[in-house]
Amino acid sequence: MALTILKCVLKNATARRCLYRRLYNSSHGFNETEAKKKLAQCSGGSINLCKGENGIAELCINHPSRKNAISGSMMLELEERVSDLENWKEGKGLIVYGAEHTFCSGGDLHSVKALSSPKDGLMMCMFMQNTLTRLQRLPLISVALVQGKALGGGAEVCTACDFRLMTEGSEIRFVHKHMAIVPGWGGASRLIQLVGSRQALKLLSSALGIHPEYALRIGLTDDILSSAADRALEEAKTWLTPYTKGPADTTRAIKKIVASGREHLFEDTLRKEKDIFGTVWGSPAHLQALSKAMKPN
Ligand SMILES: CCCC(=O)SCCNC(=O)CCNC(=O)[C@H](O)C(C)(C)COP(=O)(O)OP(=O)(O)OC[C@H]1O[C@@H](n2cnc3c(N)ncnc32)[C@H](O)[C@@H]1OP(=O)(O)O
Repeated sequence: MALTILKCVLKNATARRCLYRRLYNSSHGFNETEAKKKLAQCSGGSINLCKGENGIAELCINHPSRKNAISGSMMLELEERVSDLENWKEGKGLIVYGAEHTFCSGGDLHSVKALSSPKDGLMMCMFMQNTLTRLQRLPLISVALVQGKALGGGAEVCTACDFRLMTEGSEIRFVHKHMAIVPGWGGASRLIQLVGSRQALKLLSSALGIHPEYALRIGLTDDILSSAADRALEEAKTWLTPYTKGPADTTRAIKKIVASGREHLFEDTLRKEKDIFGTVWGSPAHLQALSKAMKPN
């Protein structure tokens, strides 16, 4: 009995480690402590998290005086909020949005300037890829609510969510080319997965503004929201509801399978699907649903 419990604990710990493992660590020349020290020197703005009792969390990119540009200290806060969400067992959904009805103008140009050496740039790139990959792997169904503009790094952040919802008049734009750079927070790889390599090449090489109708056509947005600016967050929550309805364990297991499928080879995915299936099959929620389904009419 004790051995079975130990095996179960180890299995869950391994599954958690795989899900939340860092893409870059010291073996890739990444020193997280040094990175954090450096990023902390570029301050301004905040990343605010509000976890709802309904299992839906709201993550706000908050730096309105700079159109929600992401400073070094906000990169640190984003990592802390993602850690918090990784440990939130009741969570089912996440909405990422920008303060004052605009998503994010990208990296804070003041921070970008302070980190403009190749060494610092790579350090920031690895830090943000680690964080956004962990955000994408969260066992929560995530939505980026794009109001106003999502530019540069802001466009990259919205690709790390499972879904994107754009409000009328909003715009996603990979402006990197204008800064003579390419995406480095994982946005190019994710864009290719989302829209295919041909469209990604067009969008990155033209730095074209992507308006909601175009985004819908190429599959970059999942819907266009029509409510007034101050009602959009509510509309996004309503949009998310059908996908997060029901027990948290079930929603989380579904998201884990999809997250794993995005990243692993198909055979690995099948094995992973089997492992995750084993965590929900026979659970109290499953048995309750089963007995409900079998009740005679
Ligand atoms: C590191 C990853 C790659 C990157 O993300 S590099 C950064 C890419 N982003 C950009 O180049 C966006 C630059 N900003 C803009 O194009 C425009 O400001 C934007 C967002 C279209 C808004 O235009 P407007 O509505 O006309 O407002 P505005 O220009 O007067 O801006 C208001 C204040 O916000 C500031 N701001 C906007 N984006 C910023 C940024 N990314 N970093 C730092 N500060 C930024 C802007 O300088 C202005 O400040 P101030 O009021 O003049 O003191």
